Amino acid sequence: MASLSLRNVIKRYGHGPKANQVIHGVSAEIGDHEFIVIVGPSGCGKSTLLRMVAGLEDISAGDILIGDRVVNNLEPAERDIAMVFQNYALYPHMSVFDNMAYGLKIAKVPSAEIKVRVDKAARILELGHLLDRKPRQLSGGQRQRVAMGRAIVRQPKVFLFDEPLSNLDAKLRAQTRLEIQKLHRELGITSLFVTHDQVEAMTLAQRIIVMNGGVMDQFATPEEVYSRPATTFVASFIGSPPMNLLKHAPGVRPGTILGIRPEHLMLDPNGWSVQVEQVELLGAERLIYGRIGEEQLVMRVDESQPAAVAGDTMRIAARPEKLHWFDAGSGKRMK
Ligand SMILES: Nc1ncnc2c1ncn2[C@@H]1O[C@H](COP(=O)(O)OP(=O)(O)OP(=O)(O)O)[C@@H](O)[C@H]1O
Repeated sequence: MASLSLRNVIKRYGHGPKANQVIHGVSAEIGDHEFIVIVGPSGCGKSTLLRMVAGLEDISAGDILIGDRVVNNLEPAERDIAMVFQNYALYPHMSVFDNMAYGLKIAKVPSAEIKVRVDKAARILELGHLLDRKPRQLSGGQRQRVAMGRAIVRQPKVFLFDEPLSNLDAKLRAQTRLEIQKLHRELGITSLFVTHDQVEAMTLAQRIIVMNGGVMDQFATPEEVYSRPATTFVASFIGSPPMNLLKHAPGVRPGTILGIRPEHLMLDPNGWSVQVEQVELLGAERLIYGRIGEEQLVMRVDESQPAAVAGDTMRIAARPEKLHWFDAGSGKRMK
């Protein structure tokens, strides 16, 4: 196992004046055994970053190290990594056992050793009873476990996951998330996991890298990303519904943005006057959408709060210890 270092990594597609830079100098030190999730919207550069670590894309500038070895110019097969893809990429004509064993056979690992490794992976992933089946005889979740098994048997130093859960339905996604966590607890392999799903990021990661247009906006624990977002982008990307970002509400100085999470607003007779526009019932909670002047905002309340309906006027305030202030020009957190 190993640490993973990204040092001022840059990626450009194309050359000369037409070159398109898509990763703008990303640096991150990832410890041995850590589980890191890279999250961000479509096109922010997540897959490019992962593919550079895997060796499937050249690095335009900067360094990538696995352990203390610079891997910039190493072939994927020389990097001691294993990658799990979104589409599983299993061989349809091979059994589960052979799919898991294939990479080891190619690497000329002795067959007795292959059997030990595949059996161990199958036990961890609860695939033992399925080893003779073909991929078409498996459910989507089982296929994804075979894809993970194939990665495990290689005993890589680093695991790379490229949106591995996005083809699964919601229930299976939640279940597979738990399995990945269990796998990480048992094996402790340094992992880099790409997703556009903030829930996946928050639940799986020990630390999260939030990407925004090829720039790393924040690299921190899920708690910190949520409670101290580094930029307005992070504030609005993580959390559902997203943080309210107010420029024109009373008390907000020009040039600044006030951030308040929906759950940190409460009724207060001395607070802002809000026109209620819509109310959504979510079981135990309600979302109240309203307006202060030109600004839209959303408040999350529980059953203990009085009901509101569209057309009401409410007075609300934010919990003072839960305010976030950002610079309106740069979008960066001020305190
Ligand atoms: N081969 C390529 N040539 C030119 N530009 C590319 C190439 N591959 C990706 N890009 C561009 O690089 C940027 C980052 O793409 P990337 O696939 O890394 O984003 P992503 O965050 O993984 O998005 P998604 O979630 O949609 O997969 C995008 O603007 C994309 O258009």
